[in-house]
Amino acid sequence: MASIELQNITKIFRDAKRKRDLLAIDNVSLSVERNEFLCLLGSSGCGKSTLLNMIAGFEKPTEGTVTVGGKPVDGPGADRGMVFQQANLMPWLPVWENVAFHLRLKGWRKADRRDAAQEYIDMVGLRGFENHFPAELSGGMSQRVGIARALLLNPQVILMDEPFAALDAQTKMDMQEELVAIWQKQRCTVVFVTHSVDEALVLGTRVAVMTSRPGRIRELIALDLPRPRDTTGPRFNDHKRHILNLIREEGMQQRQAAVA
Ligand SMILES: Nc1ncnc2c1ncn2[C@@H]1O[C@H](COP(=O)(O)OP(=O)(O)OP(=O)(O)O)[C@@H](O)[C@H]1O
Repeated sequence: MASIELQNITKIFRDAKRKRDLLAIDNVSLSVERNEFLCLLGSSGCGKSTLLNMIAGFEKPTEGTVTVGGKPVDGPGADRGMVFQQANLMPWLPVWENVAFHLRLKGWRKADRRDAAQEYIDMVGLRGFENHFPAELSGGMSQRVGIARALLLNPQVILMDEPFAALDAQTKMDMQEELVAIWQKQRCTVVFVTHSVDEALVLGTRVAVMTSRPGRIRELIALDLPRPRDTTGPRFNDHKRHILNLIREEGMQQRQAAVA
């Protein structure tokens, strides 16, 4: 059974101010297998976050169905962990309390929350920073806390919306490497939104290249590249050239549609 199944998903937003409807996603169907690392790639505004938010249960499709582990999604759930572009940490809580926040909501005792948090703090490389507060962390460290928090409930699926977009190049590379190691260890399914071709090629088992708005899947590309990915190798660059051409074509079509 597929881990995530999107069937004929359409999403229309009502633009109340301009009194018109906006077709954000147009009839997307997609199956994500268990343990896959799917990257959703496309230009700004093509509907990547909207698609991810519908899997997360934050948004409802106008038409179509989303199922995760065979169950229809009708809201957020503990089977799906979410990591955002900004870690959105609670500034008054130390690292370990931020990581274990969901357990606090579930009424776990402090000592049990502290124990449960440690495994994930270690996994994301933050041992020694358990009692630091968010204001004392770098951007990369904050994102590590966000990832540990998403992993804590041991979800089947991790949904990531450009989690490394705000990081410098070196930190981004380190975090990508760590994320792949965590995904290999946890054996979960990851859906990762990015607008970076390189990032998609470094991380994914498959890349779904989206069209410009309205968002559709332009092409699904399986990446049969060994890990760690050699970003200078010929096969990596063949994929890169192909995807860049798709994106260029999309941009041209969008510009032509705008003038017509
Ligand atoms: N809540 C909303 N209400 C109205 N329109 C929305 C809403 N959310 C998204 N949209 C519109 O839907 C389209 C897709 O937005 P979305 O954020 O999914 O794109 P994206 O590909 O994630 O973009 P980016 O890479 O810039 O984050 C955009 O035109 C956006 O303006």
